[in-house]
Amino acid sequence: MTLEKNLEEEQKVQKEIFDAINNFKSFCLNAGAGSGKTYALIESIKYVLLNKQVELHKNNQKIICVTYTNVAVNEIKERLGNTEFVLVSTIHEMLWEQIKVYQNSELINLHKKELSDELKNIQKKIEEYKTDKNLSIIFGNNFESFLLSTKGIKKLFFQNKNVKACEFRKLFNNYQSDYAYLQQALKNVNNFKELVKLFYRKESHIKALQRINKPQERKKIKIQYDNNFNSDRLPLMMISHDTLLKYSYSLFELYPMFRRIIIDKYPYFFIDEYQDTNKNVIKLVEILHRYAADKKKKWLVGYFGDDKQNIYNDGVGSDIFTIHRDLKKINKQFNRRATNQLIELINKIRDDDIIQKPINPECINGEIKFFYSKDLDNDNQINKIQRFISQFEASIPDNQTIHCLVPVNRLLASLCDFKAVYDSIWDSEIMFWDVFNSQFLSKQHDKLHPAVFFYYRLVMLYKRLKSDRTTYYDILGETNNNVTLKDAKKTIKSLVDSINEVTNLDQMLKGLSSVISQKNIGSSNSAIKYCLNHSLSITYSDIKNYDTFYEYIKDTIYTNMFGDENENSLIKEKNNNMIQEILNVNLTEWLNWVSFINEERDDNTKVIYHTYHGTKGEEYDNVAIIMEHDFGGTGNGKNKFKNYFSHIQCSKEEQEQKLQDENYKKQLENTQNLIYVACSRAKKNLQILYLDDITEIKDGLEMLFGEINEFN
Ligand SMILES: Nc1ncnc2c1ncn2[C@@H]1O[C@H](COP(=O)(O)OP(=O)(O)OP(=O)(O)O)[C@@H](O)[C@H]1O
Repeated sequence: MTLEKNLEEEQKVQKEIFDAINNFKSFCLNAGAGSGKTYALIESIKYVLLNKQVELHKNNQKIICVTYTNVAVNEIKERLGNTEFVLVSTIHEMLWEQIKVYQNSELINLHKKELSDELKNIQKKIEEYKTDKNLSIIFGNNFESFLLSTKGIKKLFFQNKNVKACEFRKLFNNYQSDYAYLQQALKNVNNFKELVKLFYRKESHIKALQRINKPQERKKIKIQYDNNFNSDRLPLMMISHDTLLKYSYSLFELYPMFRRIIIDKYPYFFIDEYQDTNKNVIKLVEILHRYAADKKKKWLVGYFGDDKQNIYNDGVGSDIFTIHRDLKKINKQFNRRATNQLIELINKIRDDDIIQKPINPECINGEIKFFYSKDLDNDNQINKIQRFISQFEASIPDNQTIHCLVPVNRLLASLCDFKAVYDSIWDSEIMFWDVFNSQFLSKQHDKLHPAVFFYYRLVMLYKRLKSDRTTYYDILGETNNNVTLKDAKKTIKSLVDSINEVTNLDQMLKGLSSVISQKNIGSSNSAIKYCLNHSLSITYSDIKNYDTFYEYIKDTIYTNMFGDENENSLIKEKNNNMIQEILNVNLTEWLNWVSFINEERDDNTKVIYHTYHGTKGEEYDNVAIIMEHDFGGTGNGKNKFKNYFSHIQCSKEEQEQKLQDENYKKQLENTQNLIYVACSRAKKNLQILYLDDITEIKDGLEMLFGEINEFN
């Protein structure tokens, strides 16, 4: 096959897509890495713009293009150029744009149901305490007086939520003479606190529901989607990412009007990287498709992706074809990205009926090298990785960069100089290994653990306050002219001054706390209020229950990290010590971590480190991959790579037998996809360093990588 012939063949696939577009036939382009799916997506949009723009204009319609990250959104916008006929957006933003205007009935009704469901959960938990040997006394005759006393101590309660049991009991001294039963109820302080918290939560949910039920109040309510906060705050009428998907799905399912509006307004609906799209979204799109077919409307959805690149647990992967049937399947068989050697390798890894061919058969100047080293000492590993990278560097031109994929977060943290941040978060045990790389290291904020995201925002606030390139908007957000320039300037100056000398987050919070006191926040339009809201999603009224901003923040952090669960005082103390350790980490390390998340790097960086997941959709000339038996350390990460290479060296019969186990199969596919994504990022040179004893998996490794060499 010659390049010309291949280009012709490739054109035929693009034509197949154009034909589907012309006939409003929904399709799914499922093709291998580097086959040009994103390219085909852009071509498809350009095609519609070229041929259907007049019609779109006439009908006041647009094309929708949904992608996975904001980075991808910007890239596609850039590649498309300026056009008013395409809405490029992440799925969350797109859905929110569509549903947010339906505040008054549809959205608020769903929210009401969500609040009621949550209220039932809370009530159920309260009921469970009715049989508790100490707390049962509260229910019955004492109930009213108990509720009264909890209301009276709300502020004190939150201030003292984490103090030792004996201190906590003292809060009730004023009440105990009147209410003798409290002595009994306070025998187990932790259970008592848990119950009181449930009452507070119940109260806030009831109040929120009452507001919704009062017509006058209801008019003023606005449900908000806060993409800066990774968990719901229902009583505050705020929802987060997953609830947004849930609400959207319900709205589309319940109300034909939503389906009709989308279908009429956006006759072309394109989704990139479909494999990692949440199942609820695919279900929602399927409803649209069915509705359009029933009503004989001209509408289509085009999915672009690769089921073998599904690397997130909530992504639909190959299940798309069972959720969304009646899609025309289209394949692109040529690889546009990589050299022949690399294409051969990635074909072997994916091991399915998609066997890519190089678009240019003469593109053979690539190189794959595989090294192993069985030394397990951690420091040695860092040293070895650095030597391996230097050796790789020596083999490529001076002006080129190496992109190094690191599977172990601990190593990555050392290589990028934020090991202390990593260690302190790791020690707090707030997340498991298998989610650590997304919840601690993801560039997508919505994937970060809520507590980690809160730290991120604190550090970003520090960074912004310290930078002379920061604008007032960066710190205060949209103030609708409620803050005078003079006030903004004065406030920001005092905030900046308060953190001038600080070296860790603890000092920073204390500094800010000295400025953010009640007397400074008297007027309703105070700049500080805007700053708190914009930079940290904090509503000032929430702070009022606390003596200082510092105490409030520590409590927020505690809840974000360890939840409201009932814990004994020893655990509480341990948790508080963990938080203190995190707050004591030097800000330089925090800033390195933030730079990693934000992908900030200077132009002459020679080596850029990534997590495997973080390279999705990217391509680089030179890729270094660090591997070891584990991906992470415990749970599903344990022996993840070793199991995979052991599997592929087994006989076909043995493989089939092992794959009968659903969990084994799921894990194996996930590993296969991860290795596929990693290796397919390379355009020219790929070097792998395996940092473990490979004796037992040598055959599997050789099957994929050919010659393997010891690194020394
Ligand atoms: N028809 C084409 N003409 C010229 N360049 C192309 C064409 N198709 C793809 N490319 C180039 O090939 C490379 C791979 O394309 P693209 O990133 O679209 O692949 P992909 O299938 O989306 O990859 P992945 O699955 O890894 O995300 C890119 O550099 C792209 O610009």
